[in-house]
Amino acid sequence: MIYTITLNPSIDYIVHLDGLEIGNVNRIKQDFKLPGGKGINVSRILNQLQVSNTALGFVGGFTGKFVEDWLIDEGIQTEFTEVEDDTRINVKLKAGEETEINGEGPHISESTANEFLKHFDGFTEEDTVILSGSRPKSLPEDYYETIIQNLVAKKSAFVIDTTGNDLKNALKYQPLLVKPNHHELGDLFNVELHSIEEMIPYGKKLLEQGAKFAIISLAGEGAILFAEEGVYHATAPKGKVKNSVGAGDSMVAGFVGIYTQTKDALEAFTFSVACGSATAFSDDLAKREDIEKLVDLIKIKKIDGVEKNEN
Ligand SMILES: Nc1ncnc2c1ncn2[C@@H]1O[C@H](COP(=O)(O)OP(=O)(O)O)[C@@H](O)[C@H]1O
Ligand SMILES: O=P(O)(O)OC[C@H]1O[C@](O)(COP(=O)(O)O)[C@@H](O)[C@@H]1O
Repeated sequence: MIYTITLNPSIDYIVHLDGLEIGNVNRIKQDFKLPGGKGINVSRILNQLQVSNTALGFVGGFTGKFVEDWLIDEGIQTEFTEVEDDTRINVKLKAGEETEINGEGPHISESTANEFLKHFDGFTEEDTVILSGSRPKSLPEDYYETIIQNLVAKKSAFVIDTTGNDLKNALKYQPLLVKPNHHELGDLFNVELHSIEEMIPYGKKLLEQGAKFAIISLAGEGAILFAEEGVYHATAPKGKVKNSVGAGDSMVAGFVGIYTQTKDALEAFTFSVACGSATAFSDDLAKREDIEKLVDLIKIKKIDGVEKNEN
């Protein structure tokens, strides 16, 4: 079974405005209230790809119920853990440029956090777990690492899509996939990266430090896949961007959904980019038919071999 974990789900409130004037009354042109949080987005795209999965994480209050009900309506299995505070609402302002205001998330007590770890008691090597998004501040700093240690003990595969130390500390446990965007890759190694050539050595480091695959996403410029066999660039199709929130999560779903079925990394990478772009071209996350239309437009080129790490 594939599981997604969203420690900090959200309602994404997407607001389109002609312009934003700070200090004035601004009128909304169009708005959308959608379930959000990285693992939840992954679950929804996996479902579009007809890959059965279960969403785990912490939800609370009327906002948490909104998220859970939406997933259940779409036919996604959920095993959320209830918390007392409301799930956060993240505001995404689209006024020419995209501005995001992401909430901190609810308080999660120590006993609830410990209770959540019991989920993994029955996991096996048949399971793949996708850990995505930020960690609410009330959870211990090593909470992701604790989850990963539980998964490694059960020989379950895992994917992690987060940032900073949580991502850095996860590499040694050999994730199946990590997917920083190019800004997050630079932040991880404390460098500024301006070109694909400059990114290649840092993408390779992700593999040397333990990841089996790494995808560096480049928004409209496509993405780079780092695999044992080499480094590949995929172009992104051209189209009208409606809402790129969740594009990165869609990539993760596309790769894992196809790779777990075919074990073909390049096919999985193709779907991954198609899923990301199809979401960028949609108001909500992509639908299956949007993804299928883009698959044949993705062009993949090998841009480098990867030298094996001798150590
Ligand atoms: N402007 C765009 N045009 C086409 N595809 C896009 C665009 N923006 C994002 N995408 C697709 O979504 C993927 C992930 O986008 P990116 O913005 O890099 O991720 P994240 O949301 O994690 O920051 C890209 O690799 C690409 O396939
Ligand atoms: O957990 P974080 O890092 O605050 O991110 C949560 C936000 O990221 C999203 O999952 C979108 O992520 P991406 O655009 O990176 O795919 C939103 O749905 C959500 O509001």
